[in-house]
Amino acid sequence: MSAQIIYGKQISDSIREELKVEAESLKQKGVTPGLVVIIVGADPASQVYVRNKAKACEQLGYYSEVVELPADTTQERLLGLIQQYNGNNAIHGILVQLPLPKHIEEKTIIDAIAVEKDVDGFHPQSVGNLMIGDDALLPCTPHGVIELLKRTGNHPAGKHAVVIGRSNIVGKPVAMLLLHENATVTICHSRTPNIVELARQADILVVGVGVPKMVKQDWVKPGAVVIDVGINRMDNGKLCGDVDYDDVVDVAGWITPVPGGVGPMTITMLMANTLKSATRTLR
Ligand SMILES: Nc1nc(=O)c2c([nH]1)NC[C@@H]1CN(c3ccc(C(=O)N[C@@H](CCC(=O)O)C(=O)O)cc3)C=[N+]21
Repeated sequence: MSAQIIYGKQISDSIREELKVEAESLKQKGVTPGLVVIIVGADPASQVYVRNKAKACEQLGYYSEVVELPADTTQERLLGLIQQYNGNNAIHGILVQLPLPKHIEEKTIIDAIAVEKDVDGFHPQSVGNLMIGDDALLPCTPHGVIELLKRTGNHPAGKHAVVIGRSNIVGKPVAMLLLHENATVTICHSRTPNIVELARQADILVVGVGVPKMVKQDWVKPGAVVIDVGINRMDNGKLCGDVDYDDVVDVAGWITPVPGGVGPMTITMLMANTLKSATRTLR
């Protein structure tokens, strides 16, 4: 028996169709969703992501701007630009591509983004809203994970979800969203002694650690849903996840591939947040 594959790309495409329709009706009301993506320095991987985000905007009929700044841009200059976009009514989402060059303090930059335009969901107030369960702009990758589960009929309610990894952008928020969906949640990390044993108890296993192919067959309960958030570039240039796909595919009930799993959902949830932010300006 082999796992059912969760085709994130397909699910992502169908969500984009929905968003396109909603964006169209918002435009009829006089508001065109607008996103600005700001990138500092010329990291080739980052440039690919930024281009994909701009492409998604174009596909959905959004307005978008891409600002490419040199690597030696000062923090003051970047802060000034964010202030400018905070006050720009054509822009409903501001994304500053991370990581930033070392001389710029990430926290200072994220804090400067207007909460209502924080489409990454990284601002401390967005994080607080998520924790409380208020209607927040949700962080894109964790939100994408929840959508993948729901849209494949794998509703988290009543399930034991085990999250491996505790980062601010994946592990912690995805655990909180799973909790809001009424899962029982266990968070494991590098200092968890019995990590394999805990992983094997999961009905839903979400992995985001940045260690290529860490999760093997013996980590997975037969029939479990395995969501791989890892995107690691190998020496041969190929992408691979934090889950050893070929090893786990025979035991899992469901599994996300890398690429084509969680990745495309991240950009789609960014589009959803931008639309949500734009819609809120009507009220
Ligand atoms: N402020 C900020 N927000 C981000 O959301 C953010 C960021 N900074 N910095 C970089 C990471 C990375 N990221 C990805 C988005 C989509 C794919 C994606 O679509 N991946 C495809 C493959 C793409 C390829 O072939 O390279 C897939 O997994 O199928 C990957 C990675 C967003 N990030």
